[in-house]
Amino acid sequence: MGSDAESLVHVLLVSFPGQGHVNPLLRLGKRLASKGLLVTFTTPESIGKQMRKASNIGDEPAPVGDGFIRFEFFEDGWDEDEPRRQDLDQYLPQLEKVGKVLIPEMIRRNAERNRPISCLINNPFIPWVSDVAESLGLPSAMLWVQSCACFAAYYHYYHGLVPFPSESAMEIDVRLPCMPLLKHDEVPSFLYPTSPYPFLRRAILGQYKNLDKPFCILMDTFQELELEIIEYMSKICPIKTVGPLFKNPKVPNANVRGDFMKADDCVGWLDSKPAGSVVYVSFGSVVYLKQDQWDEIAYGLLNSNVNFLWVMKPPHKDSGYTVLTLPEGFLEKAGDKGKVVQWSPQEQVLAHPAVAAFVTHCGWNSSMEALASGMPIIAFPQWGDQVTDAKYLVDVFKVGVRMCRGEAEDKLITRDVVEKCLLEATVGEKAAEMKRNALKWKAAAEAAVAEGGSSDRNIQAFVDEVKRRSVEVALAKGSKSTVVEAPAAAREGAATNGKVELVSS
Ligand SMILES: O=c1c(-c2ccc(O)cc2)coc2cc(O[C@@H]3O[C@H](CO)[C@@H](O)[C@H](O)[C@H]3O)cc(O)c12
Ligand SMILES: O=c1ccn([C@@H]2O[C@H](COP(=O)(O)OP(=O)(O)O)[C@@H](O)[C@H]2O)c(=O)[nH]1
Repeated sequence: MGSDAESLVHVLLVSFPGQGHVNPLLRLGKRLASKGLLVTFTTPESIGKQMRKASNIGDEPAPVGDGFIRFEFFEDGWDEDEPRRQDLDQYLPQLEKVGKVLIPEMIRRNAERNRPISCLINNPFIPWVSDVAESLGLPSAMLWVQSCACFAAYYHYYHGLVPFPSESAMEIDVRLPCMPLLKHDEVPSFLYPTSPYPFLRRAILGQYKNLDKPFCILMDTFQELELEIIEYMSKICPIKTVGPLFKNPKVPNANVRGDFMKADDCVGWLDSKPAGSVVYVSFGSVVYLKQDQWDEIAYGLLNSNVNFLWVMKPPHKDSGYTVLTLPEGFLEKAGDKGKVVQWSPQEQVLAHPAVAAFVTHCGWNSSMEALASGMPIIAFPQWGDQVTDAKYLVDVFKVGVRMCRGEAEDKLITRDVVEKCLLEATVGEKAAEMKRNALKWKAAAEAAVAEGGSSDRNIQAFVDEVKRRSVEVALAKGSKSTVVEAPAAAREGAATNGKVELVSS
């Protein structure tokens, strides 16, 4: 590694191996690197292998702005085709067991190679990363990858601060401070007593046990988007909003990507379509619909006569989902009006002028990407935070129409409803109003990440704090020699190039 990278303050990002977790943490990594840090990104090798195959991740640190980003993966201790990986109740304890050994080893190895790590950052589902940091005397931070509203909902549930739906009172509405009233089915659905995913409830709430350990909770949202709840929760937790992370004004660095699958080429096809004529349909990386629902969406698309780009990702072989099929003759009937792909370059698709609206499951990444791209949405939430995100997108941010209320409703959304929603979001006054609102959020998002904007200031403050703490860490460890950038005040008086060499005996 070049000596340039070695002289930088080094942070280690540890990600849970899910697409919706890797994307925001990697984007944060790029942002931190662009501000002059050396960033190492790690996640289990099973996903590392897919990432290397899908994107061009090299062995050398990639320069990003003033810093660098590099990758190191770790073995999760299971065979390549171990089916237990699909069961989080088994996989999360396994990750914790091996991670608590391998992450400290990775940290030691890096110190030996003259790039000591000064801070660990994790995302939800792997809260033990802050225990590792604590045991090594290192500071840690956490990147929350959902909305602040959901963070607040889980927080109030975990601490029993307000009543939530329970077996004895299933259909109660939930009133949380600084938030609109949430109907029972607008609360993050893992919290329903009847949720079929209790393991995801345990996974997400696991972070709250350890919430006092990270010195900072970074969030992929922005102040102006969730103003009141961010202000409220900031009084309780050390929150810093840094989103939308995928908008990096200074360093696009498109070649460092974390896709698990290579995106199919669809931009050429979009280029051939008139402006505002295509509906983009994608349910993210983990949601799978039932075959009868898939058929209704297919006919809704055909009947509405819109152009469409539809993502149909193959399910994981051990997931228990059967491969969805399209109705007979569907592709022929659609002709050049429709394109079906396995995985899309979503950021590019949402930024494309041909795209008019986005049928989405309302995962938080997709929601933020849509908002920041000025893209109206058609909400098709299924579970978890998606149902809460849909409520906000439709009723609070006013950029979307609602196509369903979530999986718990157990209702087939018919082709007529699909068609009606597609048209509502693409033609007429309602569509125009949603587009105007979406463009307002796009501008607000751009302002938040632009130099001096709320998220940019928070990122800068975080980087400064990491640098400050790295000096303390180096002193406490009595390390050989650590070069750090001096805080601005010290820099002014120092006749150096902004670097101070700390040598402790
Ligand atoms: O990858 C997973 C796995 C998983 C299981 C086995 C395994 O070996 C590896 C991974 C399980 O649940 C998930 C749930 C998720 O919810 C998604 O999480 C996002 C970020 O929290 C939200 O924004 C979205 O709305 C929500 O759909 C996202 C995910 O990426 C996953
Ligand atoms: O065809 C696709 C579908 C999704 N994504 C990306 O995958 C992530 C999905 O995250 P989200 O929180 O929306 O949903 P999850 O997959 O976690 O349910 C987002 O960053 C999308 O841009 C993509 O690049 N191509």
